[in-house]
Amino acid sequence: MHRLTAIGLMAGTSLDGVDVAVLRTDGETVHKWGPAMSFPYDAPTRATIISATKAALEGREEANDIAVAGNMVTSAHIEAVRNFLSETGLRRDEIDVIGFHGQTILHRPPLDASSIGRTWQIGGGGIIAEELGIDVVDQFRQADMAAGGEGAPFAPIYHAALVEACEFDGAVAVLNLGGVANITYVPADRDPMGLVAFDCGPGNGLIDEWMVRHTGHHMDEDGALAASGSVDDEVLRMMALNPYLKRKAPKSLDRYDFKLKAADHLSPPDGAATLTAFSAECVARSVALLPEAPAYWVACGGGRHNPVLMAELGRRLEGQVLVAEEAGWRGDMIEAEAFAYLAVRSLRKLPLSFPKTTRVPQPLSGGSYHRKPVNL
Ligand SMILES: Nc1ncnc2c1ncn2[C@@H]1O[C@H](COP(=O)(O)OP(=O)(O)OP(=O)(O)O)[C@@H](O)[C@H]1O
Ligand SMILES: CC(=O)N[C@H]1[C@@H]2OC[C@@H](O2)[C@@H](O)[C@@H]1O[C@H](C)C(=O)O
Repeated sequence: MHRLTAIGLMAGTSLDGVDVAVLRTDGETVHKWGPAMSFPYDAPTRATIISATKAALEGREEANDIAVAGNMVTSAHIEAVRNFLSETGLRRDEIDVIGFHGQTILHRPPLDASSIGRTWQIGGGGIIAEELGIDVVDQFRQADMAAGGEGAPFAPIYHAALVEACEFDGAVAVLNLGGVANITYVPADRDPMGLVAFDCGPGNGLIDEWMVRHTGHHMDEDGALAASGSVDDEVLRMMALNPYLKRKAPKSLDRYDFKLKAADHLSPPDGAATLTAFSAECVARSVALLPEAPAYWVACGGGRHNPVLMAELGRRLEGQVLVAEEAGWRGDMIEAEAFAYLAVRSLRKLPLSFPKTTRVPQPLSGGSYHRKPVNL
C-alpha cells in the first residue's frame, strides 16, 4: 500500500500552542515516526482565543474576536510548520499532506439520538495549503457530527495503531490527560469495531482554572500545590454527583462543561488537591462503562507530568498504570501524530470514527481536502 509522509498539527483545549509531528504511514500501519516539536502560542493569540471561546459559548457567533482568533490560529500554524521545516531540515516537497485539527472553540454534542450537535474548530486549512504549498486535510469532526455522532474523540483509531505496534497482552486503555480527559479502550483482540472511547471528565482543565484564579500561574507544575493540600472528601463527593459521569458512552465534553463552584470555598492547596483527585475519580468511574477492566493503562497528555494526579490514578485503577514513554510513545505528541495518521486515512477514505467511539451509525470517513496551488 502507498505510504505517505504526513504532518499532524494539533492545538489542544489547554491553549498552550501548536504541536507538530511527522509520520510515515499508509493510514493503517505506522512505518516511521518522524520528528515532532511544540510551538507555544504567543500571549495575544491565547487571549484572543479565550475571548473567541467566550463569545462562542455565549452564542455571539458574529463576534469580531472569533474572526480575528481564526486568523491568528491560521498564522500560528503556518509559522509553526515553517519553523518546524527549517529546524528539522525537512523540505516542503517531502511532505505529502498536513492533517490540521484547528482550534476548538465550542463543542456541543447532540442532545439525543434525533438531534445533530455542533463542533467548531477555527483556522483555515485552505489558507494553510495555499501559504505552505502542501495539501491539507481539516474539519475531521464534521461528517461524524452530521451523521449523528459526538464528533469526538477522534484519536482512538490512532491509539489502536499504537497499541497494535506494542506487545501488550490483553485489553489496553489509552488515557489522554489534556484539558479534557479521554479514554480509548482497545480490546484484547484489537478489532476496531470493539474500540470504546469517550471523554471521561476534566483532565487538567479545572486544575488549570483553579491555578489561574488563585496563583496567576496557568498550571500546577509537578502537582506542587496539590501536594501541599488535602483532599476534601465532601467536595469530592458532591462533584462526583455530576450526571455526566453516569451517562453511557459514547459521550464527549466541551472544555468548559465542568465547573469549579463546589470547590469555591476551599483554600488554594486543598482546592488543588481536591480537583486533582476529582480528575482521577472521573477516570476511575469510567471503568464501569467499559466492557471489562483494562489490564494496562497508558497515560499520555500533559497530566502525566503531574505526580499527584498519577498517584491518585494509581490508587484508584486496577491493572498496570504506565506513562506513554514506558510504552515507547511520545506522550506529548500523540494527538499531533493522530491527526497526521487521520489525514492519510481521510485521503484513503478509511473510517475515522466508529459506532462505539462517537456513536456514529457505521464506521465513517471524513475530513475536507484542500489542494496546494498548482504552480508552486
Ligand atoms: N509538569 C507538569 N505538571 C503538572 N501539570 C502539567 C505539567 N505539564 C503539563 N501539565 C498539564 O497538562 C496541560 C496540557 O496538557 P495537553 O497539552 O495534553 O493538553 P491539550 O492537548 O491542550 O488538551 P486536550 O487534549 O484536551 O485537547 C497543562 O495545561 C497542565 O495542566
Ligand atoms: C472537540 C475537541 O476538540 N475535543 C478534544 C478535547 O481534548 C481531549 C478531548 O476533548 C477529545 O474529545 C478531543 O481531542 C482529541 C484529540 C480527540 O479527538 O481524540
